[in-house]
Order: sequence, then structure tokens, then C-alpha cells
Amino acid sequence: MSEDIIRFDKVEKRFGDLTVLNKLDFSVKRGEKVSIIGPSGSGKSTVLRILMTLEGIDGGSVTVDGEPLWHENSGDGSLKPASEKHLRKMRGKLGMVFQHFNLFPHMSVLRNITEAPVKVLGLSKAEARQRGEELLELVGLADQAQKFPSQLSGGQKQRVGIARALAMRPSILLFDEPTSALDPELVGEVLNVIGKLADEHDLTMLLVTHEMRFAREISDRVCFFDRGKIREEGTPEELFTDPSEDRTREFLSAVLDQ
Ligand SMILES: Nc1ncnc2c1ncn2[C@@H]1O[C@H](COP(=O)(O)OP(=O)(O)OP(=O)(O)O)[C@@H](O)[C@H]1O
Repeated sequence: MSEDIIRFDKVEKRFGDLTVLNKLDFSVKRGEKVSIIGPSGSGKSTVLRILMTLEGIDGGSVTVDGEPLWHENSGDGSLKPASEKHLRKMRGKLGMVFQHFNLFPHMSVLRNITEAPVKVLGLSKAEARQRGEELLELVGLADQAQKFPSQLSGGQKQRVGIARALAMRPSILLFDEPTSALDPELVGEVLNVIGKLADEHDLTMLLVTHEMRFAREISDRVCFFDRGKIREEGTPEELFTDPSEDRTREFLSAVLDQ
């Protein structure tokens, strides 16, 4: 684990008068599993949305896999705003698992997973199907391939969401509060799948979560966000047992008491 696969340098993001990211410096190394925790509105999901190019930036730079995300070389060594082609290429490096699953309701589970690999990666239907079946096996849903999302529980839908993101063979997997829309009894099955991925694959994982115990278990590093900046970061052990900032301590005692 050496080079940075994700790098934010002094990134600014505003919505009108609201500064959401305030000259944010943040990086993730290849293969690293990083959790972002912090109060509501601190800019956690915005970081993921910027990486997925769902939001632009107002200042600074973002680099993914050594290349600027929002800019590209113009040929004379200077940078120009990224073209749609550049953004598409960069998006291919990342997969995202959304809080509300975002599955296609009119497609079977298997087709939800095979559609983009066929249309975007150019896989044959047979290849996509074989890979889709392997991924359903990985998330424990091999027997649900022909069902439709409406026939699944929330936990099953989210496991399809994970399989769908993996089907695009990303180097980086982003999770945006993947369990917060689930009934409590369904959280465990999704966390088990994410934990298995973290243990068995060399994927880079960036996870925004309110599940403190889980963040502690699977992360190499935990970042505490507060008002658009990283207030404190460290190993789970350092951050959860001996935080150095009062603000981190207050946040942790509030959420761990719930
Ligand atoms: N498209 C938007 N337009 C205006 N304001 C936005 C938009 N998206 C996010 N915000 C605001 O930016 C701030 C940061 O949002 P973000 O979703 O990144 O926070 P968060 O830390 O992920 O919070 P939560 O834990 O509640 O999801 C919030 O105050 C939010 O209301």
C-alpha cells in the first residue's frame, strides 16, 4: 500500500452560500479501507458524489489513480476542464453502493447486474451472465437471479447493489451509508458481505457510515469529518479509544450512547 489512488487537494465545494468542503485535503492509498464518520451535514456524502462526478468542485483538485478527475491535459502541459469522454473513463474506475439501492425496478436481479457490463464494458451477454452469477454467489443470492427488486428484502436489494457495482470491475468501491435505509435486523447480512469483500479482495474501499462498530472492524483508517474538513484521523484503535480532539470525543460519545 503506497501510492495514493484518491487524492483531494484543497478541494472547495459550495452550494450557494453554504461551504460544504472547506479546502479539504484527503487521500486514500491503493487497497486501503477507509471509513468516513461525522455529524450530519459535514460533507461526507459530498466527497463520494464528487468522486462519482455527480457533483463538480469549486476549487482545488481531485486525482483518481494518478489522473485529475475534473480536468485533463490539453496537450501543451496545461489542464482544461474534463470532457465528457474523460469523465466517462474516470467513472469506470469507481463503483458506488447507494443508500437507497438505486436498482432498476423493471429488470430482474441478474439483468440489473449484467446490463452495464454489456452496454458499457462491451462484454458478451454470456460473459456478463457468467460473471453476474458468480457475483450473486458472492453476495449469497444465487437463487434470486430471476426475481425482481420488488420481490426482495432491503438487505437483499442492497446485496444486489453491491454485486452490480462489482460487475463493472472498479478499482475503488464507494459505499454511501449502505445500511442506513435498512431495518435493523437486515443490517448484519449487508455488513457481512462488505466485510467479506474487505477481507478477501484488494479493492480500495471508501465507506461513509453511521455504523461505528463496523467502521472499527473493517477499516485500516477512520476519518472524522466536521464542517467540511477532516478534524481527526487514525487507525480505528486510535480514533475510537483515544481520540485527541474534544470534537471527536463529543461526537463519539453521542453516537455510541444511542
Ligand atoms: N444538491 C445540493 N444542494 C444544496 N445543498 C446540498 C446539496 N447536496 C448537499 N447539500 C448540503 O450540503 C451539506 C453536506 O451534505 P452531505 O450530504 O455531504 O452531508 P453528510 O455529512 O453526508 O450528511 P448525512 O450524514 O446527513 O448524510 C448539507 O448541509 C446538505 O444539506
